[in-house]
Amino acid sequence: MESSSSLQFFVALSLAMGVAYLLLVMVVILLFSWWVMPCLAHRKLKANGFSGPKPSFPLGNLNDMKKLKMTTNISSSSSSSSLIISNDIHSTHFRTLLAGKNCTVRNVGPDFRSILYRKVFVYWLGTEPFLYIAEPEFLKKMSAEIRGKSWGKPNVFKHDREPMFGQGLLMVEGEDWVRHRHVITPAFSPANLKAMGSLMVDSAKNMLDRWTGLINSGQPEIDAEREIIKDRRRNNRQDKLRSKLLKRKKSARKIKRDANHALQNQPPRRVPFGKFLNPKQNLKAKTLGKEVDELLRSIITERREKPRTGNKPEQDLLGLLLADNTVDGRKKRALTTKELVDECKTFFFGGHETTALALTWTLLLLGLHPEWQEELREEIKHVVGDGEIVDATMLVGLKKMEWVMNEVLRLYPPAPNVQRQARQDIQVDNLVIPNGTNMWIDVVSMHHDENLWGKDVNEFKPERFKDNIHGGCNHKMGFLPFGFGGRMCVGKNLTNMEYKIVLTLILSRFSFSIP
Ligand code: HEM
Repeated sequence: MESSSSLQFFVALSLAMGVAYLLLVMVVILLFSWWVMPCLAHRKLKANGFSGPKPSFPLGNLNDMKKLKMTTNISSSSSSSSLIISNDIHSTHFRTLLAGKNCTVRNVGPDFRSILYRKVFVYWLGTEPFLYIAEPEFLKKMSAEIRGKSWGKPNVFKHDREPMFGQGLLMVEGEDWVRHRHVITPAFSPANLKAMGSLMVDSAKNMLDRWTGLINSGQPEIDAEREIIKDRRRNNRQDKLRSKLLKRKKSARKIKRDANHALQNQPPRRVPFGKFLNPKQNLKAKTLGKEVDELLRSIITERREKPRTGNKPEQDLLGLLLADNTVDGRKKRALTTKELVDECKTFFFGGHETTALALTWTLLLLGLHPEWQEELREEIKHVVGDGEIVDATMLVGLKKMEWVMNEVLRLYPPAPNVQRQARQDIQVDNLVIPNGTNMWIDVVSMHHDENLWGKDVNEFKPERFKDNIHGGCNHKMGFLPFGFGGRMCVGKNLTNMEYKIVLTLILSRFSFSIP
């Protein structure tokens, strides 16, 4: 009797000790990843001359940034239209975060003494320090020696972005990035893009037919953002041959819409237990990510199995990727089905939304500037004729449209920042960005910097791109709508073509203003 109760005691004691040990290990791990590691990273940055606003645990500078956003919202609600027309979308963010702050800077070369802490500084997203960069010369020197494959993407974002981009080109690093980029780049060659032109024209015409229908039925106002970004459904149900495909496209759009919402509204993981703050949203993001994977996998498998007509691949992106994936019957640097799924997701989330946003902002700005609508209509008449695009090569002649696109991408860059993580120590003059440093390159700030663009920086002036591909910016790296270096956007030419096709068709059929 006595020996069985002492046995029970020992079992309970060892269980309790086991649990206590596990808890202790967990606490040590958490302390290490939320406190010790970030503090070490911060100390290294400080030792190398970088500093910034004081963070608090566990939110870092998130609270300061939230307060700034609230101030922005209040001022926008009191005079919303003037805020939009001013195009000054940067004035309240980081500039205010640093207003009136002073600091002593050590180890700084003469080049960067004046900009450190104003345009290059450390701030904290939760428990993660980031080096904020809004200075093109610093960026140029920092990236001069780094090749595309040697750049990292912040580990801290990888988990959040997995459902959207998987291990697609945007996220992948090292030799894998080289392999992906080699397979993908040819799909975006001018010859292949040209073949995609008719698909784009058909798709845009379907959308515009719907707009015509809406206007003819007495609805003169169209929510352009909704139409272009969220709800581009084609209304051709009579076409029985296409109805099966359409059904699937509809479900793809629905999944995409829901997924965008769920994935972009995930709770922040940069604060301790952030991922547990909204478990429902987390689960939804995961489920939708899986749904998108399955949908794409089924499309890829079907395409792989479908015999090609006349040995020619289908002329859309996936067709081209599948074709480039096999060379002379042998698989050369082939992407696996999982990798293809991830690439399709990357195009799906990274490619569509960005181009659609650029078009939406363009409609807003052209609505505010009818004189530019007229300029572009004249150019279209001259270059394309009645607006019926029969050959995508015609689009090269639409120079003014290109100025407008660049000016829109400058004022409202759809990719407002670019993130990096150093995978080696990076020397910038006599400063060192330590290996492992997260970097946040603020594209919006550089695009709205009066020192780089002049006093009229916030005005819509497409003519600034007339004789200058950098729009007269003082520095070549001050205009970065498509990123920089080896990791520059692979879809740049596709966007250029799609933008011109859609805008040409819109301007040929409609004139518009802001209600
Ligand atoms: C207005 C339209 C677009 C904008 C503003 C834009 C912007 C960007 C930016 C800034 C980057 C660099 C990201 C970084 O360095 O971390 C990038 C990369 C990328 N973009 Fe785009 N993009 C656009 C359209 C597209 C389209 C249409 C596609 C494909 C269908 C696409 C696919 C990609 C991919 C795959 C990468 C990763 C490239 C690499 O890391 O090698 N983008 N884009």
